[in-house]
Amino acid sequence: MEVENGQNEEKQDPKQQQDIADNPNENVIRERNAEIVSGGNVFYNPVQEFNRDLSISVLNVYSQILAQERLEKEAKKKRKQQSETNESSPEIAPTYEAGTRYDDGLRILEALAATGLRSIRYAQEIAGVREIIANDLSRQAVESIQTNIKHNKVEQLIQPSHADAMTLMYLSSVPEKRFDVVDLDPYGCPNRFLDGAIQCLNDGGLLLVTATDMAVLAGNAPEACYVKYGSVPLRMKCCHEMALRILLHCIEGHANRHGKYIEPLLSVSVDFYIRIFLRVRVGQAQCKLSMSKQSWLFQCTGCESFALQPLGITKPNPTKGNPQQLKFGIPTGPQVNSQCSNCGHRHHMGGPIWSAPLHNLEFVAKLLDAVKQKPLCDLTTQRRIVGVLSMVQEELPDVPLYYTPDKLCCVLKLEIVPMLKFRSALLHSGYRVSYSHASKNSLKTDAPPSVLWDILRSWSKRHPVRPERMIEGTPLKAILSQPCSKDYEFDRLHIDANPKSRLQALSRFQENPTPHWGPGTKATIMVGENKLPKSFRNQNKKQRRKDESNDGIVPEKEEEETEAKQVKLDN
Ligand SMILES: C[S@@+](CC[C@H](N)C(=O)[O-])C[C@H]1O[C@@H](n2cnc3c(N)ncnc32)[C@H](O)[C@@H]1O
Ligand SMILES: [Zn+2]
Repeated sequence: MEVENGQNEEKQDPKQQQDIADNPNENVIRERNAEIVSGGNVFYNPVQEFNRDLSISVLNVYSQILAQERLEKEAKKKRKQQSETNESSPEIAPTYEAGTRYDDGLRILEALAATGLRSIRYAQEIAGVREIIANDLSRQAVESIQTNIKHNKVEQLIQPSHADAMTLMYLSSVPEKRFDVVDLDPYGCPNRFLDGAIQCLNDGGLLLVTATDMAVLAGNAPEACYVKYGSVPLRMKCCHEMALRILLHCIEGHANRHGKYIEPLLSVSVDFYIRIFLRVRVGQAQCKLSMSKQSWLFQCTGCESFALQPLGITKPNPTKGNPQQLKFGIPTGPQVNSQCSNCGHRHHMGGPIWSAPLHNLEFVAKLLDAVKQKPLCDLTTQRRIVGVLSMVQEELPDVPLYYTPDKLCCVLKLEIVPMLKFRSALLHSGYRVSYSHASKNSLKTDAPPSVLWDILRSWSKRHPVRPERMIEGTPLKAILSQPCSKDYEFDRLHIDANPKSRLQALSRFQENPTPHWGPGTKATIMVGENKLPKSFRNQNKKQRRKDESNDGIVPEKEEEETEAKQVKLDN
């Protein structure tokens, strides 16, 4: 491992330096106060500004929480040492300023830093930082990081590092070298970095992970997903939420191997990627609960109804010494019959997936509050952050995955039930509903699939299916041949049918912002509003391939990325 100190200007391509000097406004990427002047062929994706803005918001809130927790721990320790009579006053966490170094601040590792833009923005915009290590395996990237650190005058906070991320993280797993925060933002799949990241985090440390290999996570290649993430995905309309749950399952497995467990703070599916923010904690006892946080997934091959079956269950088993004591067991199953009770078809089985909550709602509330105030309210993508977090807050926390009315109606060849009517029918019948932030058309509900089909049978009375569609052996025939139990109320709008985020028309979903929008092929050559010339574009592509092959990494296939966009657009 080589952690380089100081600047290394000589290694910068002299022609590039000349270009920048001749034309200071050319090839400069600006994001908030950060300026990237590297001029190198290093990865930059402007579409990820939302990702960086959201991460900065999360890290600011996390920094406050950690400071408060440390203070309380100290105070508790002191109180123990002091006599009862000598009560100490309650302590308030210090106020930090962004851009200043604090000895008790966060130690952050950006393991795959490319131009260093993210680290520079972290240095400029996160209050309470001790040190940021901006690491990359590509020499060219590190040279670019060094130039950009100097240009942005953040040398006091960022240390460039030229190393393989895995080696760096393993060497940082000794207590005195551990980090409070590790950010993994790789091309494609993050799996190879997870084990090292888990080991080099302090107890309660924050892990930020991006995955862009959505085609694999969304079920296009189950065999590849199993190899990478240890989980079998199914092709479902809720593929984006399933992707989050597969990645969480994978990270929890890595954590458990080291006597640790995860606590997801926020898990979002955005554009063409997913991003997860979670705390990693130490605790053998808590690890025993992991089995009951994962589930197998059954999906009917006919009507696509799904059911989850937890790998484990817990029951209270209070003892004298521990009233909270639990007993662990294995549930009986399977949750579904060999043939679907709705349409008679057989099932696919997938998973395991993470079936515990995706977010910590207390944290999300703090975050939402913070992004509405200075300085975070000035972030370029603040409106979208508020929109996404508001939807996240409204999601049913205990209902994994979702249906979409268009798919359900498509199975029965019915006119699509408008969302508000569908939601009203469910709510009037006593079920809970919500959207998922991951899809505009999502219908998350605690109603069993049999009720959803019953609602559609009721709907089919007013919008009958053409008789020639009633073909023997189809899910349509099987479902519509059953009697409808009651008339559902579609037309009386339920007061909760239209959630706040929708009523307030918050910016919840992004339209394609650029012509070549995606995980980092053509979009990477956008500089500000302008596209770079073709020569730069080709050079950039070649360099990416070279960097990836130099790193001994099997490059994510271009097709996978294109498919990922397709998956997003299809939904
Ligand atoms: C998607 S880019 C990172 C983008 C950056 N985080 C940002 O926000 O702009 C991925 C980077 O990972 C680097 N990389 C790939 N494999 C690596 C490894 N094993 N160790 C360190 N860096 C690696 C590549 O050189 C590339 O610069
Ligand atoms: Zn079925």
